[in-house]
Amino acid sequence: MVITAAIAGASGYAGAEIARLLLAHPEVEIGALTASGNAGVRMGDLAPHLQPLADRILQPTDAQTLAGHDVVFLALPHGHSAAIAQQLPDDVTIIDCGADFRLDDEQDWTDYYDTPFAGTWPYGLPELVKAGGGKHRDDLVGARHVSVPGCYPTAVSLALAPGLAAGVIEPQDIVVVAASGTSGAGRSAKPHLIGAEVMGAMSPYGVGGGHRHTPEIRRNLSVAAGAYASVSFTPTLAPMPRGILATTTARVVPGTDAATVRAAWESAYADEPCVHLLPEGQWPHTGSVLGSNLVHIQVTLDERSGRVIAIAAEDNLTKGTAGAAVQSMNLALGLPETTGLPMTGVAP
Ligand SMILES: NC(=O)C1=CN([C@@H]2O[C@H](COP(=O)(O)OP(=O)(O)OC[C@H]3O[C@@H](n4cnc5c(N)ncnc54)[C@H](OP(=O)(O)O)[C@@H]3O)[C@@H](O)[C@H]2O)C=CC1
Ligand SMILES: CC(=O)N[C@@H](CCC(=O)OP(=O)(O)O)C(=O)O
Repeated sequence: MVITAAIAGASGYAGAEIARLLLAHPEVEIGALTASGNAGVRMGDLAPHLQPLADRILQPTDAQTLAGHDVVFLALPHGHSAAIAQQLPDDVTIIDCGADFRLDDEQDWTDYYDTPFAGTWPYGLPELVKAGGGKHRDDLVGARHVSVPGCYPTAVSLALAPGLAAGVIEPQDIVVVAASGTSGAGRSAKPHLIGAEVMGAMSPYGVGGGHRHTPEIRRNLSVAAGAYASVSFTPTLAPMPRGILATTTARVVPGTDAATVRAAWESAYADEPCVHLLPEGQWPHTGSVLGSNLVHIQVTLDERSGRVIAIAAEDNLTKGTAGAAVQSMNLALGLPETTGLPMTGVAP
């Protein structure tokens, strides 16, 4: 059976990355590719690396163009997904890369976003553990609608959740500093992303709890801990096109030794094809996961400070967005989870 998939926002970074992955997917045929201001433009003029799609013309983003496909990927700016989703037929599988359906607490949504709260869809991070057993994968099998995580929450949540679920780290006083490549901000030019401002320099932003991924991270870690998790999150911008390196630290539960800490992460990820706990002593590196649907993680106990340090690396456009979207589609449709996904990186 051939699955037809449309991509709304195919002119953007996330949409084009979904197209790259679907070109290698053995069960999917790419249907409509849509844009906003770029409607009418040749795909090849915007994404020359996607040669098989070069002569496709981007169509307007409306329900009429998107209907008639088995799957619709939405890679639109925040706040635009709900209006489109409610116009699509009930039997269409919708995978939303925006934030619109990620949060379940309406107050969190209104504190960080300026559009009305639209609701909550199953969260497209299959490997994320929950307190008391189970993973988010359980909610994705057969789902009609999926909400793909933000790129930082993927790395941060996967780095910390095993220790919270196993009760080896405290849910209070978690500190996260993460660096992202500039593609995380999307394709449209932004003053802080102009070449001369970003080349050869790093800078923090959204400092002081203001970044909109803070409530998403806090929710994920609270679900893993089974208790309210308090998180200080500071994102930074790094002079590279792709990649996230998230450095997270949390207080170790008194009396827990290094072997017990490591065992928590080993048991959470032993059978996960897309999350690799690296051998002891080896640290994650964004270069090793570029273009892949992998997250590399390492964890250690700093006995002098009484803190566990867990570090994760991912490609923000692949496992951080488009790869998670395709992985979620596979689960939703009952396909093997990693079908069509790149499981090796591009290095150096
Ligand atoms: N970049 C990343 O690492 C990640 C992105 N995401 C999410 O994916 C979504 C897309 O992000 P990204 O690709 O980076 O952003 P881009 O800015 O690169 O692309 C945005 C896309 O949305 C289209 N668009 C813009 N305005 C409208 C509108 N008013 N109505 C309909 N379509 C519109 C654009 O079309 P046109 O080109 O014609 O303007 C383009 O196709 C966002 O919700 C983002 O948060 C999620 C995780 C990570
Ligand atoms: C470098 C950079 O600017 N990154 C983006 C995050 C991109 C992403 O994953 O987030 P959403 O899907 O929630 O937009 C930012 O900090 O806003």
